[in-house]
Amino acid sequence: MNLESENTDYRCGFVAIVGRPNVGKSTLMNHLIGQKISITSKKAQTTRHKVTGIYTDDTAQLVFVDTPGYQTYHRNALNDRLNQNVTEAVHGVDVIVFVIEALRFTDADRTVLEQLPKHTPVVFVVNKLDKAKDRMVLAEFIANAEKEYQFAATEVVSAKHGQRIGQLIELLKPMLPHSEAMYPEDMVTDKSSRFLAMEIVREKLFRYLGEELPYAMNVEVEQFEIDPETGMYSIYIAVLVDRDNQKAIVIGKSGERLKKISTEARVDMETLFDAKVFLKVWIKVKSGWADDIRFLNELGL
Ligand SMILES: Nc1nc2c(ncn2[C@@H]2O[C@H](COP(=O)(O)OP(=O)(O)OP(=O)(O)O)[C@@H](O)[C@H]2O)c(=O)[nH]1
Repeated sequence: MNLESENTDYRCGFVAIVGRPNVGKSTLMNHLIGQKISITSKKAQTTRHKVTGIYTDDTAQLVFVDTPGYQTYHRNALNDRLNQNVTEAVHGVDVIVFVIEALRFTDADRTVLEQLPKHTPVVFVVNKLDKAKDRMVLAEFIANAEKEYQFAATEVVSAKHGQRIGQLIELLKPMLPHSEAMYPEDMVTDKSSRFLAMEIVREKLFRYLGEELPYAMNVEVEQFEIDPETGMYSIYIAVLVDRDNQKAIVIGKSGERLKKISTEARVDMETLFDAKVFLKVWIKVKSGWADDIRFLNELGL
């Protein structure tokens, strides 16, 4: 792969993926960065962006920045803070990928759209293509959505089934500035592994709790160690909830739900880190913490 500086056609830039909860942003991100993923939470020298994933090939490098999910349902201090972080995170990126679900353009989607900076190109990505069997209906849906906002381009994908992801990458490339690659091809740091471990648990919680998901919930890595002899990971993760009854919901009947969440998270981590993982996930009740600004500061949110 040629990432040398004499390759003047090379492009590199920051991309933010935004959208209301559940439209498939994480799934899309996973497919975009694919298996040759090099993840880092190291900040680029010149920006404040937190980087979550990097796609690199021999013509471009797409650096995806972390945008905490837009929360459009529940208002409390945590969500306000998260939204503020999103607004900050998308400022200064080269392209914004705005994701929605096929055939569903809701007020929550519009709320996200309204908060985007006006001068950054926004690519309209219609996900869950597999759910839109009727192509005529889909075309009409897209045409209507395009009337609402000046999108730079539109692409339809199925993140879950990995459909048209390559096309989306090709669409994004010319929107990035001419620049050398900012990151080496295979950068993985300890910090990013911690972050990823947390994200994996978060993803399982979302998946298994569905509608029952407590809106005041956070995930924290309490301990993260790699045994230098055996290469085995020991990871302790706490899930913070607001009330006792929420703790019971997360744990599930005779602990079944928490067991499923932990097991699946461990298997995913073993694949990602390519190592044996000991994972312990437990639930902590911290009453009223979602409204406790000082506590949020402590969490670095
Ligand atoms: N049918 C279908 N389902 C999908 C597709 N992409 C994602 N999903 C599902 O949609 C759900 C939400 O996906 P996520 O990737 O967690 O969504 P998200 O936007 O990151 O959600 P938040 O983290 O809440 O902001 C999951 O159950 C996915 O499996 C798709 O292309 N087709």
